[in-house]
Amino acid sequence: MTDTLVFDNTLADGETVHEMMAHKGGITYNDFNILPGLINFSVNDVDLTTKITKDIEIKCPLVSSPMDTVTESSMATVMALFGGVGIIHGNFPTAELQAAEVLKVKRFKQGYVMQPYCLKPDSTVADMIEIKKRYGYTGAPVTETGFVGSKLLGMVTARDFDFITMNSNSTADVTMETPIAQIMVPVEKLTLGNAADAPEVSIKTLKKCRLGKLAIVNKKGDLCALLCRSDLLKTRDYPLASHDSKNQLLVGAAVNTRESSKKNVELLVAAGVDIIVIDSSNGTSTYQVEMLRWIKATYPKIQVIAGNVVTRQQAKLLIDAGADALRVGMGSGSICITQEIMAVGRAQGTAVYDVSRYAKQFGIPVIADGGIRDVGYITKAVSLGASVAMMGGLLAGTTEAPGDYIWGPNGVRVKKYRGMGSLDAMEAHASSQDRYFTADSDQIKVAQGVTATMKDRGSCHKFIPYLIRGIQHGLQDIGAKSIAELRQNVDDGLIRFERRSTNAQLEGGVHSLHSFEKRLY
Ligand SMILES: NC(=O)C1=CN([C@@H]2O[C@H](COP(=O)(O)OP(=O)(O)OC[C@H]3O[C@@H](n4cnc5c(N)ncnc54)[C@H](O)[C@@H]3O)[C@@H](O)[C@H]2O)C=CC1
Ligand SMILES: O=c1[nH]c(=O)c2[nH+]cn([C@@H]3O[C@H](COP(=O)(O)O)[C@@H](O)[C@H]3O)c2[nH]1
Ligand SMILES: [K+]
Repeated sequence: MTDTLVFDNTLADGETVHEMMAHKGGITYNDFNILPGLINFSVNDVDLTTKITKDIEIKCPLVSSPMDTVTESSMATVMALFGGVGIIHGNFPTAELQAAEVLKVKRFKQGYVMQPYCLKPDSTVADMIEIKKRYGYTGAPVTETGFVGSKLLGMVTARDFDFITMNSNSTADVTMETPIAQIMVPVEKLTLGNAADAPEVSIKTLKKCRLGKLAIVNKKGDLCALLCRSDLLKTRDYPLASHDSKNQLLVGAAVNTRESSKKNVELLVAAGVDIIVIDSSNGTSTYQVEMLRWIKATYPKIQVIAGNVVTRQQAKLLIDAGADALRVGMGSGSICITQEIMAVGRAQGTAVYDVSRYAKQFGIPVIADGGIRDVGYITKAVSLGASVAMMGGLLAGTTEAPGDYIWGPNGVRVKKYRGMGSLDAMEAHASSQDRYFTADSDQIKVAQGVTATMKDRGSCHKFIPYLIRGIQHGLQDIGAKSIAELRQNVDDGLIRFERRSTNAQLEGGVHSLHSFEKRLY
């Protein structure tokens, strides 16, 4: 491509971001367009490296929200594999369970299943068939308790039961009711992997012995993990993956501002968490500032994202108190009713712009949280100064989001998605109730979110690469080769913006069609 082409800047249409934001009244992502730039590089060359906190750089500007229908270990793992970060939610029955999710991400090794579905000796063939039907696994380890972490007794694989018909009147020796203990291959006859060995050693054993699955046990004979041939065959490289200094995946977790959260922080740090998010709709409270100062004083190496904030005054308070990043957004989320119920909040475009501009002077990155409806919204958030975008709803219908799919109306497969301030989420666990219904509160609940469903979006293994590619195309259209360049040129007024009227918004969407299908990736 020729790089001698240049734009004549005396003809620049639209306005600078600063001019656009100087108009009175808050603006949202939907209120503006970015004007096209000059394409003189390939989409492959667009570099999305950015910062999520002061000290942590990642390769793509994507973060999953700490919500109990969005981020547990599966989501956090896939986010990190593709160069983003997942923030494990804080709505678990106990602090130990939250820390266990962090540990699963930290222990992730390609091909290894750290939490395999297990059976007990008295589970039946029908139970195994159910696992196969539900999750597609053709075999399972048998342990004393039926969970990983207890003594391995054997393995059952499809070969042990595949001749059984679904008819329990079968005259065969083995029926649906036969206990697994009778048909499993007992542990004495199994080739096992050793938990103390490096992954390469176990992979070699699996290949050499031509096994479908290799159970990994510790010195005591307890099951620690399962190495699966099919996963290894699928193994691909993740060149953008977010890693810590020990080459483990990066992961974050959220805590609230109650005294009891200090125990969560302690356990999360012990599990290896890299980032703590202090989760609140209004981050400027004495509770948050105290929590922030305590975490930074007790664990200086842990990066803390404080928030949420939407104004510069709020930003200053938390930056002064030691925040390593700010989470921006109040009421902009898809499930949020904060602006309606509390009458408080701010249009997200303006909030991101104002806070980012202020925080930039101190090298503090901004996480644009809420209202990311599609990939273009991520590009807009970053153009307004955010370093990364945090998504709840956009990721909620994916395979990696917690919860099972259900069939919604009209035969559409959906997953539940709910606000963390919804009654549903508040009532989920004693720990979350403690947040709302303490002795000093009046026991009257005021929900700030709704419960919803999200359409099946398939696996993040397909969806995240689509988002990354979409952002790269966006930056290419804007004429910026990297996020760094985008932000510099926006700041310098070289990248131009234009507000759009309600009619322009309609024109910019799909219109005038009899019907249409929206297939995106
Ligand atoms: N970003 C957004 O627009 C919004 C997000 N949310 C989400 O919903 C969830 C709940 O948010 P919030 O209601 O803001 O939670 P919160 O935990 O900050 O506040 C809940 C209530 O507890 C009080 N509180 C907090 N710490 C306390 C302490 N140490 N001692 C005494 N009282 C204390 C607060 O003042 C408030 O009345 C979070 O996950 C949040 O991210 C909720 C609303 C809006
Ligand atoms: O007003 C609210 N009530 C709630 O119950 C609630 N739960 C989550 N959040 C916030 O919404 C963000 C996710 O928004 P999206 O679905 O638009 O990505 C999240 O990242 C949160 O900031 C809430 N806001
Ligand atoms: K909203």
